[in-house]
Amino acid sequence: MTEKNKNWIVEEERINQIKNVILSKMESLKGNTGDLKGDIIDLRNTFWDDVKVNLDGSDEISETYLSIKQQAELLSERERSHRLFHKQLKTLSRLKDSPYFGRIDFLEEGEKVSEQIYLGISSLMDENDEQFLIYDWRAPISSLYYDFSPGKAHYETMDGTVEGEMELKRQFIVRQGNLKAMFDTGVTIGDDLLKEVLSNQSDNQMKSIVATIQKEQNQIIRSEGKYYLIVQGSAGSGKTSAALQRVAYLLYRYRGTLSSDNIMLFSPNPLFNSYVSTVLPELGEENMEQTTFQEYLVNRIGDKFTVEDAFSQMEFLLTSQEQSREFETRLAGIRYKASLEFKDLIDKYIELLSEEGLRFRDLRFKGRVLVSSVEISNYFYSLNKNSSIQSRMMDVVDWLLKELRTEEKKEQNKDWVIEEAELMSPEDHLKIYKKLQKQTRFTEDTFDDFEREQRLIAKVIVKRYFKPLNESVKSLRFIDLESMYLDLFVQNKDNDSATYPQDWKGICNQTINRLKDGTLAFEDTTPFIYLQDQLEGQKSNTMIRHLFIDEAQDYSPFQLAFFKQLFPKSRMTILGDVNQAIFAHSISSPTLLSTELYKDEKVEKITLTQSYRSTKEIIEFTKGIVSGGEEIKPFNRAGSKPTVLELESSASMREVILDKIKALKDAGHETVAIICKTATESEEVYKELNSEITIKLMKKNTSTFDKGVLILPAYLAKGIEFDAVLIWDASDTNYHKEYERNLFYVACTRAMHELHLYSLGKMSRFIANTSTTSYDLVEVRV
Ligand SMILES: Nc1ncnc2c1ncn2[C@@H]1O[C@H](COP(=O)(O)OP(=O)(O)OP(=O)(O)O)[C@@H](O)[C@H]1O
Repeated sequence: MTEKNKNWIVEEERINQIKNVILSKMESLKGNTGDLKGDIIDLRNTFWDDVKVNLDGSDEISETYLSIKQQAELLSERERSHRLFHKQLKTLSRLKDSPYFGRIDFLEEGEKVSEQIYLGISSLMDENDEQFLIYDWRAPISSLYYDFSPGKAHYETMDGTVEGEMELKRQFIVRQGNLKAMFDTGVTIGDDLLKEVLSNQSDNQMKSIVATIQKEQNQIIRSEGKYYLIVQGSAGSGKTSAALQRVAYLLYRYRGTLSSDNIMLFSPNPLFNSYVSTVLPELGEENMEQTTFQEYLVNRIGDKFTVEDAFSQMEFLLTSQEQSREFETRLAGIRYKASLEFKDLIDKYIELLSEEGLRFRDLRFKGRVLVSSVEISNYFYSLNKNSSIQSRMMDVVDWLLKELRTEEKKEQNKDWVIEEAELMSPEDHLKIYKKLQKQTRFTEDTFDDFEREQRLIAKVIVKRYFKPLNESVKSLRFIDLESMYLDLFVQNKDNDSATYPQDWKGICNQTINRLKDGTLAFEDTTPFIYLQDQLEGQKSNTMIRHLFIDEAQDYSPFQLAFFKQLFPKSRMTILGDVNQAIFAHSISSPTLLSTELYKDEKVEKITLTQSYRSTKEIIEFTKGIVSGGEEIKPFNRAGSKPTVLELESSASMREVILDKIKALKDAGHETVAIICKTATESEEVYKELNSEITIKLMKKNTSTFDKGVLILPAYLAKGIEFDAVLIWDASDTNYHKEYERNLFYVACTRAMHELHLYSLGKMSRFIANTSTTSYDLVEVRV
């Protein structure tokens, strides 16, 4: 028997032993959970039987309270244990299928015998709870596996560095509890294994990379100490994958003090949210809070405006007539409003507002002004000018609530209240009667004074009517933010100081027109909320301790300042790729990835240049599209060269694409995406192809996708990948403006195995720097 076969048998034997340990642990847990469930049901059913309720005197009341509290604590303790057992069962059942993926033999300095360390998604102890049979991949010792090849190695622990010699590094593929493959590895984590993983078909859900995390990705996952971790990584370099592994790592490292509720991820679109949502559960962790920045903005702005989203802004820019005055002004406005100069302008405006110019709304009731905007303004500016706007605003709230109480009293004698009381339903009447009884401690016998009853009813009726008014005061809706944001442009538009951008007046006029129309453009959303927070008091979220921002190249310096203010207690992991900056404000401008924005703060920057998603051929082709692309290193996985087809009519483009889709499906590719430039183009192409094949059109609010043929605009494909990508009309007419270059790059880099570009006429200039040997050019003249 060869050495290889012997090793195989030994490992297979061990897997079987581990499976038996897992099964026996599962059995005993199942018994415990069953007993606990019974206990919980019994406790719930007999909760009140075991509580002694006696409300005769204060001692009896406190005894009753104690008895209820004890009973509730007992129940909640049982429920907690039940949840824990349930979680352990789930983890064990996952381990049963695939107990571990790696093994290292490590001889610690000073020791005589090396330790065999098996790594899995969770740790497992032997039956006596003495020895680790499996180590959690996040344990300190496990980092040896990701950071070193056999030879000298070390890892960090709380007590310092542990040095030693790695004698063996082995990888396993175990499926349904059976050993399928085993590799002893050298320099990197199993090229063979990685190659196998990467050559699989794409999925509509992202997968965990736990078994094949690369050294530089491990650095991202385990980075500690710095407040901001910035990751610049080329397309497909595993930024999102590493970020999700990092969430799981942090939850493990800080278990007990950090939970998934303390972590938040800002992602680029709803589709991406669902795409990545299975990774953490696969690792046995709960998902963190996940949202898009757009969702956050819309929630904050509420019904104050019709809010334009980032994608509509993009669609406007991509479909507008270039060089039109409107276009140029809008573009200049977008860029300026993303900058810290604009934030400074708002800050100066706020200083001014401290002295004069705040705008308020009348407080009205049934069409009558109770407190006018002028009265509110006078009251505000009568307060001590040394107090901040926010604290004076709080005083205004107190004053207004007092005014409302006075008005409320006056209102009780009005005719409408008497009419309302007469129309009151018997149920309502009874409710009020009971409430009054409770409030006044009257008994039925003494409550015989009709007039007093009427007065009390009137009080309740008016109170009900005033409730929304009181609430609107408490939530500061008397501040007229919309007018103040408008004023910012009205007051400054004729100012021609050098600090303003070119065509400032045009920018102001465009903004004023939109605001008067009730629309808030995307570029105005963050500044508007910033202004709101400065005047009303910041709505900071101190719950969030770690914020992840993916596609960080899409966020502006203004937005960074906003995030810092919004999440004051949060560390941030900021991931993106400068070459994928597709929004007008982020192209050739500083973004969240620019370290110079962080000044004296603690920042760590990691750059990833190895790309894993696409075949070597696709990377060789796409790296020529962007500047600095020569730095991008392909992973050594071979495939066919991308093809570039120049066609003469859209009818022939349609025909060749249909043929290609058929060929791709026959070759076993399950997800084929036709990527267009805009949503408008996607819809047109969808109409053309829909009668011929089953195809799904993806829109900005699409939140899931199934395998099959999909059609979507490039900006919605961000962060996602497909087996094969077909670029619809990659012609120079369609893609030639410099700010479309990155969009073109995003579209092409979504392909894992095959990439085909179709162009009506001459191909886009963006492939001019791509080596002509990296693709096959075909001219189709039909
Ligand atoms: N260490 C790894 N092991 C296995 N697969 C990996 C690894 N790193 C990345 N991948 C795979 O490469 C692909 C791209 O990864 P991911 O989406 O995380 O990259 P990204 O840098 O966020 O890409 P983009 O910026 O283009 O959206 C995914 O299929 C991912 O599973």
